[in-house]
Amino acid sequence: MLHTKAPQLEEMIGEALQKAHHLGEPLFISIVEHIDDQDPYQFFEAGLDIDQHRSFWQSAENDLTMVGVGKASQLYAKSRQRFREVQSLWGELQEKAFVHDNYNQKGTGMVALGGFSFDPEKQEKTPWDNFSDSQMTIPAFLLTKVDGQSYLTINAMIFPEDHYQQIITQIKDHKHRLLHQGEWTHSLPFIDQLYEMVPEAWKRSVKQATEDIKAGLMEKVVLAREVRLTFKGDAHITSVLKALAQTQPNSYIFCYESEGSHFIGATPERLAKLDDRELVSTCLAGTIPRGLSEEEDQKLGEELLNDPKNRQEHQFVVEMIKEAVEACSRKVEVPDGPVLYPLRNLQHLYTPVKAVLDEGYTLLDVIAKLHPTPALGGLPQKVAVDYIRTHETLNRGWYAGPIGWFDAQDNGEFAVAIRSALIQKDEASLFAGCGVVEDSDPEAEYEETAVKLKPMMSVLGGSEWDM
Ligand SMILES: C=C(O[C@@H]1C=C(C(=O)O)C=C[C@H]1O)C(=O)O
Ligand SMILES: [Mg+2]
Repeated sequence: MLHTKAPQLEEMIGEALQKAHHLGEPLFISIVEHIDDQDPYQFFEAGLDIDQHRSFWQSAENDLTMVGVGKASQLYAKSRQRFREVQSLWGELQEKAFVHDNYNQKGTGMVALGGFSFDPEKQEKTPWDNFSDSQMTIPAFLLTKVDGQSYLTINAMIFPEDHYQQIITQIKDHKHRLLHQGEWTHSLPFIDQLYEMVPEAWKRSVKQATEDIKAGLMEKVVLAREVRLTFKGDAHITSVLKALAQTQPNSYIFCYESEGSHFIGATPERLAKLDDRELVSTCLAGTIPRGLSEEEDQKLGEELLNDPKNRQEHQFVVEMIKEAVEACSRKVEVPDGPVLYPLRNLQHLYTPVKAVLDEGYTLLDVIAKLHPTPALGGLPQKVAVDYIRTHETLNRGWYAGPIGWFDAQDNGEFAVAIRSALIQKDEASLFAGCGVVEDSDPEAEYEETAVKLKPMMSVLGGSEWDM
């Protein structure tokens, strides 16, 4: 990768075109600009006119928001080694990249946003046909809000046969529209029909899993269920996204659009974050609702902290993540016991795992080691994932898979895509799962998943639906 000093868009494209001609192959350019404060939702909305391929990411700490529009390049991988394959494609792309960046802010420049399916071995694709098993996009336009400042990155693949004036005109036109258009009227969808997918059969499958656990097949398995909605008219994604961000603090807000399908959610669960070689992963498992009064809330929190079934669910996750992180890092710190992680509708048991990643490992190496943790798969990992593949009737697709971003300095973050929905025009599928252990009670697990569906339900017009 070559870093250049302060050229204009025209100069950079001119130079890249010349080089591309000379080499007879395409070159990638990335230009970062500091811009006036920009509203991320307006940018997202304006992007709709330019390409039906947008992405949105906001960190749970709310210190980084990124909105991507279009695709300058994409990284796809299908093999069993999909994380490694994506990493090597990323390396290849960087080799042909010219970057102009005077700011060096995180989440700017060459950044890839996207995700991975839960289980690439699952044969069925519907309703996830527009989402491949590994799909990271380097947006053509990327708005980054970090430390109270806004940056715009323009990325483009320049081909030898490209026409200089045409590229410049198009980039300038898109940039202008992205920064100056995008007004919209806030409106959340109205539900027409709600179908809870086979709730009684799902409860029986939880019961069966507890029996299989008692028989020694495995120690924990996470089983998910689905709720389908139809709306009166197409859902307005920008409104849904904004409402999620406003109602779900302490959560990552994400949306990944592919060919007009949207995978959207507000997840509290970090899988791994890498910042200057400092690695943080999170164990999040064990659940109880929030109380209506402060007193009830504290009481429920105490109950969760002291409940053996929930502690066991949690402990499996801690042990697995600790082991996986220890295999590639040093200075691993894991607190002795969990604390509470409060969300709007429920509270979880939470244990952070901190470490310094050893040289030679990348963020994607860590993701490959962790995914799926026993918070989403189970224990032992392979047995649980096979069990899910054969017993779950829904198709998880990207639900419960890693979703996030990385940059050219190997900083980045992935969350686990739960509390999420796949929205296609006037239809949506919502997903929620729960950790089944020996002592799980099907009815209680059903209730737990109902609370986990609430964050998405409430922004999809379903706040009055009591499930
Ligand atoms: C699987 C989900 O959540 C996971 C299961 C939890 C549990 O069973 O206690 C808690 C947090 C998540 O790790 C989901 O929300 O769909
Ligand atoms: Mg649970």
